[in-house]
Amino acid sequence: EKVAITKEQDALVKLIVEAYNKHQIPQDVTKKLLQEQYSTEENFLLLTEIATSQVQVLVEFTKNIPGFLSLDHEDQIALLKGSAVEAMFLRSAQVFSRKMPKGHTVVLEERIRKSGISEEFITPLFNFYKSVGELHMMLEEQALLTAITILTPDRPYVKDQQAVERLQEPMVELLKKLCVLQHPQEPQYFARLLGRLTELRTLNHYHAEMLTSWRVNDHKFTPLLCEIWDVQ
Ligand SMILES: CC(C)c1onc(-c2c(Cl)cccc2Cl)c1COc1ccc(-c2ccc3[nH]c(C(=O)O)cc3c2)cc1
Repeated sequence: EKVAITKEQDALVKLIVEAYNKHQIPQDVTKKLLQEQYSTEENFLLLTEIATSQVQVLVEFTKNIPGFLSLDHEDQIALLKGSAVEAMFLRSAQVFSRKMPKGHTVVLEERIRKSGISEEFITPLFNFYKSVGELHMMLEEQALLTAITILTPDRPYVKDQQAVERLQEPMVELLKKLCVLQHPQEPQYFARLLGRLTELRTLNHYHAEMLTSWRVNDHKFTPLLCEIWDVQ
C-alpha cells in the first residue's frame, strides 16, 4: 500500500533535523584540524578537544529529542553515557561522507591515524567510515539514526527501558517510511542503515580498548570525557 508520512511524523522529523543542524562543533575548533602541528601528541590533544566539543554538541542535540527530558533523570544520564561513543562514531563518519569543509576529511583521517591508536582499531574504524559513506545518507536519515542510537533502551543501568522504547519505536517507524520514500530503488536501504547500528556496537568494544591503551601511555582526557567514559 502507499506509504505516507503523517502530519505528526513530518513535525517530528523537522524537530530532529533542526536540532541536528543547530548543534555543530564550532568552526574555531574544527579549523584547528588544518592549523596545529602533526605530532602524535598534538593529534591526540586536538582530537581530545574536538571529542569534548562533540560531546557538548551531542548533549544539546539529545535534549532537543522530543520526550527525552521527560525520562527519569538517571536514565537520561545512562542513555548519554551508553551512546556517546556510538553517536560520535556516527557523527564523525557522517562528516567524513558529507565531505567536510575543504580538506578537513583528509586531515582528520591523518590525525586519527597518527594519534596513538593501534593498527588493530584503525582498520575497523575506517571500514565503518567507508560503509557509512557508501550509504550516501540524507540529512533526515543521519539525524534520525543518531536519535535512534541515543534512545537505545538496553544500555547499562537504564531502569525504565519501556519508556525509552516508547520514544525510540516511533523514530524507527519514521526512518523506515523515509527510507522507502527516499530510496524507492533500494528496498534493502533501511535494513542496511540498521546494519550500521549493529556495527556501531562492535566499535564500542574497540573504543574501550583504545581508551585503555591511551591511558596506559599516560594520555590525559578532559573532565567531560572522563565523566562520560568513566575513565580516570
Ligand atoms: C579523546 C579523543 C582522542 C578520541 O577518543 N576516541 C575518539 C573517537 C575516534 Cl578517534 C573516532 C570515532 C569516535 C571517537 Cl569517540 C576520539 C576523537 O573523537 C572524535 C573525532 C572527530 C570528531 C568530529 C566530529 C564532527 C566533525 N566535524 C568536523 C568538521 O570539520 O566540520 C570535524 C569533525 C570531527 C568527533 C569525535
